[in-house]
Amino acid sequence: MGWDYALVHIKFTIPLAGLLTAVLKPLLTRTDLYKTSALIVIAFTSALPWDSYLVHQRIWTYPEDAILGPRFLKVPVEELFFFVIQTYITSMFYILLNKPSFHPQYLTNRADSAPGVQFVRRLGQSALTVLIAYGFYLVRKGGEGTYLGLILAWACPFALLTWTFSGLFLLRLPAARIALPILIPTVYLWLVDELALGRGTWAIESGTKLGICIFGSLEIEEAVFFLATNVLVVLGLVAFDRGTAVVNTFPGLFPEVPATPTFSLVLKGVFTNPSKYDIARVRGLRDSVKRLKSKSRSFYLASSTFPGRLRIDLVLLYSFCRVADDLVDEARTQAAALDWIDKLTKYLDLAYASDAKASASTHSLAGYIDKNFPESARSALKLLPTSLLPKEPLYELLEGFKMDLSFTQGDGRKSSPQFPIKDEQTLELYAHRVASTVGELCLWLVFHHSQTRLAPDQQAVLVAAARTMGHALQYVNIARDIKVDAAMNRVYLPTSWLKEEGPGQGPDQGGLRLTPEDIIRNPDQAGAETLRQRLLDLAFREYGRSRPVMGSIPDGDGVRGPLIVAVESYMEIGRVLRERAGVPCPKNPDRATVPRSRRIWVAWKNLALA
Ligand SMILES: CC(C)=CCC/C(C)=C/CC/C(C)=C/CC/C(C)=C/[C@@H]1[C@@H](COP(=O)(O)OP(=O)(O)O)[C@]1(C)CC/C=C(\C)CC/C=C(\C)CCC=C(C)C
Repeated sequence: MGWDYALVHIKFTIPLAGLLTAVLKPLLTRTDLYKTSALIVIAFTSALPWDSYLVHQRIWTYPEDAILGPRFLKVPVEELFFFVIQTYITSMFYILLNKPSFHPQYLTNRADSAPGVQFVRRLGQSALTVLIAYGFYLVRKGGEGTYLGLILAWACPFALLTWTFSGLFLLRLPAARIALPILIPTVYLWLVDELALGRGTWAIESGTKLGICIFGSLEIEEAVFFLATNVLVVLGLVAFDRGTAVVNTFPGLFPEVPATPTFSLVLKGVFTNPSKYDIARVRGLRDSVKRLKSKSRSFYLASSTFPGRLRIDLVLLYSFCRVADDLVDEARTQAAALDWIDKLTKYLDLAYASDAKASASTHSLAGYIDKNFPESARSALKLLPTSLLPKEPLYELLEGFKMDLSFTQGDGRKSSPQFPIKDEQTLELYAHRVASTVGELCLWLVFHHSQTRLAPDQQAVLVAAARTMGHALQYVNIARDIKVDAAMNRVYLPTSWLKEEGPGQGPDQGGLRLTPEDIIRNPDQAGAETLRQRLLDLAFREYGRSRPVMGSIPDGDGVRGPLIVAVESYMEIGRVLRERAGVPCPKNPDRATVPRSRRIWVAWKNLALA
């Protein structure tokens, strides 16, 4: 009996697994734990007979004085533990690096894939087939190539199977998110192996190996073994993610999906014929997530913490809100902007036509969208999950956009600007329309996807808190954008506050009062900063009223933490603005931003505390 092999775990594998667990714990979803457990079971059951065969054949040996003693099918317990811990470590690296991935956008089929990509998939299949054949050839031949042959003949069929099913999907994923979780643990295990073999913890018998060392005493077979097993783990995880993405993305194929899909459901997803995929929906999701990523870093990061279908629907809701806001905002004339609002209203009328007319209206809705909206906006309108959302907040959101139009009188942006935000009540009404509505809509999606059914009065309390939180976020938004808005002749600071602030710089005010025109002329002046801080105080007051209620969001479905992250990531912009107190951000002088590392910290911390 000896401790050498156990010490390899105590010194090298367990601490790394512990560190990864500590970093990832707040980010791990039930699905993450489920897929890691599934992979461990699969890795264990597939590696055990193979490893046992190697030990029986004395290709691998373990000196008795290097191991604790207990064995199963001749395999020492330390080795059995290796199957588990290696799979766990590689899975954790994969999950960590793939947290931001929005997998539905990578679903694809032959019709949707470029010929070059299909060629690479076939090339991979051919290469793996050749490696399998070569592996069997080496095993049959015996002698020095035996161990390498056994590795290839064992690992490559699994790789071929997963590559065949998931190759096109995998080729769409960002390469680093696949390569790094393979390479980092592989190189780490190579170093561990170098130490272990150097100490004689385990040995490969000399007649069955090529005798080539990659570096030090790391044999080529050991290097290939760790690389191949990590490739298998990552391919397995990719297959799982693809299966999960299929069941979450296509309600038409999978009408009811639990928040954590069962293993059999994921398998159904994996084996669903890709020709059945609704590729138009996938393309719409690609557009939506691209829009979210480019327009809101806070919500993009927050979205990655939401589970399954809820994440998809939130991304779609964001996309709709952004498209609608941009159509109105970017219209060249007020008449054109009003026209967009009319069209969006008609769109909602059609989308919410009564059930009796539903099938006819679905058809006419798509036709209406195609006829009236630009190509770039269509998928956002077609994919909005209206069946899960009440219509009132959506109509009210359009009323909010109308308020934006009252900054311009008449036709053309050149006419003198108007300032509709006269006082704090109007500001609140505006925030209510453009942001409380959004908070409420987010919450209805949460209610829909939640397994926990809330009583109507509990829902009402949460909806009220979401509306209040909408005020807070909108005030932060306005406080951040004073300069950007001024460049568009818009001042959302209440005119009554400006009056209180004085002295202004405008000649017509005689230097006594601050006016919206003064802010447009010089949004960097001290008075604007004072009012920014006043608005932030109001934002944090509303936040303070709403935030404690978030503790009562049921956490059974893993949505409380993500909702808090969404809110806190945005409020962090307000905290940055408070800290900077008017000193412009060096990276973006017009618009304060939260540095990436700080955003990640906010997300991590709030998930840990939720
Ligand atoms: C995680 C995730 C993907 C969330 C999506 C949230 C979502 C649907 C946001 C819509 C954003 C949008 C474009 C709305 C149009 C009107 C508008 C501009 C509103 C302002 C948002 C700012 O977005 P952004 O910074 O991208 O816009 P600009 O660059 O300024 O053009 C708002 C500030 C409103 C945001 C309000 C919310 C997200 C509501 C917050 C409340 C909750 C999440 C509910 C919390 C629950 C409880 C119980 C308190």
